[in-house]
Amino acid sequence: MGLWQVLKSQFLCHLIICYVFLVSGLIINVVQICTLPLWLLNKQLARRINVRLGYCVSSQMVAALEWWSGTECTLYTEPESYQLYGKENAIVVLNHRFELDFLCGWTFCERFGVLGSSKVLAKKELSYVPIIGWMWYFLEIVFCKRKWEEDRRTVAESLQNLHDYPENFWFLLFCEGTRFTPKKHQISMQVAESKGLPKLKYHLLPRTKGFWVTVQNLRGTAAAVYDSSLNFRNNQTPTLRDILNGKKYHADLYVRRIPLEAIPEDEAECAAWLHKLYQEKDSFQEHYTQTGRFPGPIVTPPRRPWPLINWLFWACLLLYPLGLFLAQLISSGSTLTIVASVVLCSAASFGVRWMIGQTEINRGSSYGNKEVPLNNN
Ligand SMILES: CC/C=C\C/C=C\C/C=C\C/C=C\C/C=C\C/C=C\CCC(=O)SCCNC(=O)CCNC(=O)[C@H](O)C(C)(C)COP(=O)(O)OP(=O)(O)OC[C@H]1O[C@@H](n2cnc3c(N)ncnc32)[C@H](O)[C@@H]1OP(=O)(O)O
Ligand SMILES: CCCCCCCCCCCCCCCC(=O)OC[C@@H](O)COP(=O)(O)O
Repeated sequence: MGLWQVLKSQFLCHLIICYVFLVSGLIINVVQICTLPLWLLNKQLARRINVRLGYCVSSQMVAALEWWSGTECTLYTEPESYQLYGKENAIVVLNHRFELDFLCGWTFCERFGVLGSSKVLAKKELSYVPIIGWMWYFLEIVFCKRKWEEDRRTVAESLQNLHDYPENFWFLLFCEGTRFTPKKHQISMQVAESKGLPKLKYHLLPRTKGFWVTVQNLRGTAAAVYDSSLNFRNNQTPTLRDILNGKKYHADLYVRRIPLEAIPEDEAECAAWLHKLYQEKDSFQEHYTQTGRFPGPIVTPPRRPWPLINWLFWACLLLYPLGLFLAQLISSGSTLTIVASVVLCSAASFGVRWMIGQTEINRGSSYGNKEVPLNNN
């Protein structure tokens, strides 16, 4: 292990990265609150400002992946589709198997210039996560409770609001609704069997209602569905902690562009279309397992310097006052101030650990974990 690699695994480095993320994120949350009056005066300007503020936060995590861990991301797609990425609104359908799938998604958003404006159908619980969840309110992220009776109206309304969004965006849908675990897979395959659908080896059975409501409400706004399949080389399953430790991985993403007009409008037909798509996605994963690559040509966009520049900017801005504060703290010798600072740091460290925990599959929700009474209709 080289010196640089040893340095990357040091707790002090993680402390600095997390401190910069935490403090800059909270500053950005406050600035976002300050944009509230602007929403009434000039909504489009407020949206554009929030896109840039959001970029300052999410690109720090992209910088950790691309520049700190040095993880490489390869894109398999047709060159004629590639030309359109970042230049149109799109619905992205991505497999939900890895703790870092959202971060790899963000990396591609960054490279195609849509990171600040990227959207997702996210579970409501994520809206309470400090910094990221709070930031998402201002980015018009669509939240769902994963209870269709409640979601059908709120999700449709939130999607309708995106009709006049002033910047190109990608709307991410994890149709499986939760991350893959062997137990969730076994239960969802029982559901598949009861519905007379073929079994999937690498995916949970997709939930079709969110996809249908998204496609219907974004017709005329989004041009296409980007069917995306992610995998990591050598069967690796990286975690956010691995990325903080500077471990390098190699992600492969296969993207097919499907024009929105190709997707049926009728709910039942749309559901059948999505099930067929997931059967195809399963075959792409099988191909990857057999050959170590996805089908199609490789056209990888290079990483850009902006996430690193953004991180360096915040680091310079925030590390200097921290240094001054620590020097004063030590020279003051006040036990009370020192104890208060240690308590504050411990609370911050606990907070970051809890946030990282949100990405961990073994701390995931029980959604899709319960046996459902099956009636074969
Ligand atoms: C060029 C580069 C291209 C791409 C780059 C890639 C990506 C970049 C793009 C953007 C990035 C943007 C942001 C990323 C950042 C962060 C994101 C992080 C995470 C957020 C993700 C989440 O939170 S995922 C969880 C929330 N989302 C979802 O759940 C979406 C999917 N769910 C649905 O659509 C649901 O239908 C619903 C939520 C709308 C409603 O759920 P509910 O459970 O109430 O109802 P359902 O109707 O779905 O359930 C009943 C039906 O399901 C059947 N059933 C029952 N049990 C199961 C089971 N175990 N498995 C499957 N199906 C089951 C049941 O029989 C019912 O069937 P029906 O026939 O009656 O429908
Ligand atoms: C610069 C790095 C500093 C590190 C600070 C930590 C930041 C933590 C950011 C938390 C972002 C949370 C995104 C989690 C995305 C996710 O993967 O959610 C899971 C859901 O889809 C499904 O949940 P489940 O049903 O539980 O599988």
